[in-house]
Amino acid sequence: MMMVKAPAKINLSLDVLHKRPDGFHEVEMVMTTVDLADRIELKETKGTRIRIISHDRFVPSDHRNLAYKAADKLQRKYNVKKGVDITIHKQIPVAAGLAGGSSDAAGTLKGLNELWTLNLSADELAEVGSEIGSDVAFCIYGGTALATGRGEQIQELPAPPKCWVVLAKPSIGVSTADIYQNLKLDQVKHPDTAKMVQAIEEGDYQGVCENLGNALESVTLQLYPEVKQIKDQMQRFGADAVLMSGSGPTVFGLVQYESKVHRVVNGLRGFCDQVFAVRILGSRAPLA
Ligand SMILES: C[C@](O)(CO)[C@H](O)COP(=O)(O)OP(=O)(O)OC[C@H]1O[C@@H](n2ccc(N)nc2=O)[C@H](O)[C@@H]1O
Ligand SMILES: Nc1ncnc2c1ncn2[C@@H]1O[C@H](COP(=O)(O)OP(=O)(O)OP(=O)(O)O)[C@@H](O)[C@H]1O
Repeated sequence: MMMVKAPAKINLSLDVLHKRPDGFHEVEMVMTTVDLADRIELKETKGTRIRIISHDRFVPSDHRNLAYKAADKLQRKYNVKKGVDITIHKQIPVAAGLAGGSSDAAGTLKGLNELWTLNLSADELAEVGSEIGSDVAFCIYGGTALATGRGEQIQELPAPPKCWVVLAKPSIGVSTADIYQNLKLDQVKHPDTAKMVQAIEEGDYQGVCENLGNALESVTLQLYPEVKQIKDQMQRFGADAVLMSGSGPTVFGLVQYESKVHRVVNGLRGFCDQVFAVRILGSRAPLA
């Protein structure tokens, strides 16, 4: 038996450059993991069956689950004659812009690499992962990174300056494909990725706050006005800077001083479904 932690991510910046012939968009994203995590339990079984066990009604327990896809890919690619029961203890809100499913897939790949003694490197696991979803490669490494391509090309960055992150998720789920489909490339407000990278490299908290930006935000805000309300509310209650993560609808606020965190959290309760106060994990964790 084996336990793996699968942390959520936020996008400190997300730029969309153009649409590619394969239908995906070329992106430039600065991503970082936070200490809100799903727990994944992997139990080896006789036979070759892969089974997903989850008590969250929004999480599919069949081949649509990204953790299932991860196990299936690994089993086929490396001709593994073993089965596994995958129990997902869900903490990360689903369809939230926090890469919950992608992180479960990455955690499953890392865990099975051990359980099935495959001895694959992180780069090899990331390559398998990138066939499952654009965020899976990043989730293999965790920490902080600049992600390019369709999100699967990862360059490690140093840990951002320490701070609190307040996450607020309204009671709607958002489909990433929908948001990309509604994006009008000629109207995109591009964040300055280079400045965000520089702020992180210099440990400049103010610079990180000033350069938060997400090209998908205005699309989601237009479709779901409640996201804008949460942004305004978070700002009003004293977050240093506020942005939507990924394709949304989760909004995050950066807060430098612990003394201010409770005020922001309390200001949001009642306004939205789920509120969390977490820390940025900063650097990469070991493989498994
Ligand atoms: C919004 C982000 O979460 C930011 O981290 C990611 O870009 C999305 O990552 P993801 O959920 O792993 O996305 P995927 O499962 O790979 O793709 C879902 C859908 O989003 C669109 N998509 C995704 C990534 C990308 N670079 N361009 C796209 O156009 C495609 O329509 C795709 O069919
Ligand atoms: N292990 C999983 N956990 C949650 N959702 C999953 C999982 N596997 C598949 N899904 C499906 O994927 C959809 C998107 O869920 P997920 O939580 O990964 O979105 P997300 O946080 O927006 O991801 P991203 O930020 O990578 O776009 C869900 O609606 C669900 O049907």
